[in-house]
Amino acid sequence: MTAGLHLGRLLGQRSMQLPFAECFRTIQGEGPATGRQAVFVRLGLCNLACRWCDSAFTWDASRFDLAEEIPDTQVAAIVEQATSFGVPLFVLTGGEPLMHQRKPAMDALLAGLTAAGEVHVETNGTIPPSGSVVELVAHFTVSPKLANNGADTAKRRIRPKALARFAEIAATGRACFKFVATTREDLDEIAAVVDEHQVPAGAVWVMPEGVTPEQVLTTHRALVDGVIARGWNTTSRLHTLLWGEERGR
Ligand SMILES: Nc1nc2[nH]cc(C(=O)O)c2c(=O)[nH]1
Ligand code: SF4
Ligand SMILES: [Mg+2]
Repeated sequence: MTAGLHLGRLLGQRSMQLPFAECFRTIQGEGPATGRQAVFVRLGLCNLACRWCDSAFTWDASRFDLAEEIPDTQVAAIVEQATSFGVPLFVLTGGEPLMHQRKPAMDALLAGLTAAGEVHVETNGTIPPSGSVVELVAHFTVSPKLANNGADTAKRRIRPKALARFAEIAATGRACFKFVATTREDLDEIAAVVDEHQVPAGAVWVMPEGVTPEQVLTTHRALVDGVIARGWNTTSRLHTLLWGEERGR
């Protein structure tokens, strides 16, 4: 059997499926890669339940029909869709994409995408990345959730082992820490997390919370001086400024 045939058969197996929400071409709206052309690949399920989550359709079974929102989908079909745009940057997001990292389907997805470009992962920082994920992923955007998540206990949101691992990766330049802040008090909470887990200041990115351009800008203006004073970085949420809550953007 040729390698191609073998791979084809493997990719056709049911175990080669992932809960898949959507794939779209846009520009990265947050963090250090803001403004870059990217293809977003959004997987289903999350281990947190942020009250302001803008992609609750990927995990909230009480409000959405998950069988419809995140159908189990062959990895080969996801890779085909994602690579069809010809854009060499893939942002794997969710939900919490690392919930799937122990599945062979995840390795297959990362292998398929890295063959066509760079892969970035957006994660909530609660799950330490596996060796093969660290090998295949070019950049992690780690977004630990603060008390403003409004739903999960600190113990669920802040996982010291996972954060320590991501802080190590950040020290090599392959991860940044992105925090969504609502108030100036949130900046003190961010400072505590960052100090405790030894995240380099240069790897910290703060973004204003908000689902409308007006909210994003008002919150950003209230936060920006505190961000500068602490030596951190900041971006707006470009996709919210441009498209509000529109899906697939
Ligand atoms: N344009 C755009 N940029 C983003 N950065 C992070 C996103 C996310 O939902 O994880 C996102 C998103 O949904 N759209
Ligand atoms: S961790 Fe991310 S995907 Fe999960 S509920 Fe919070 S904002 Fe939504
Ligand atoms: Mg989003």
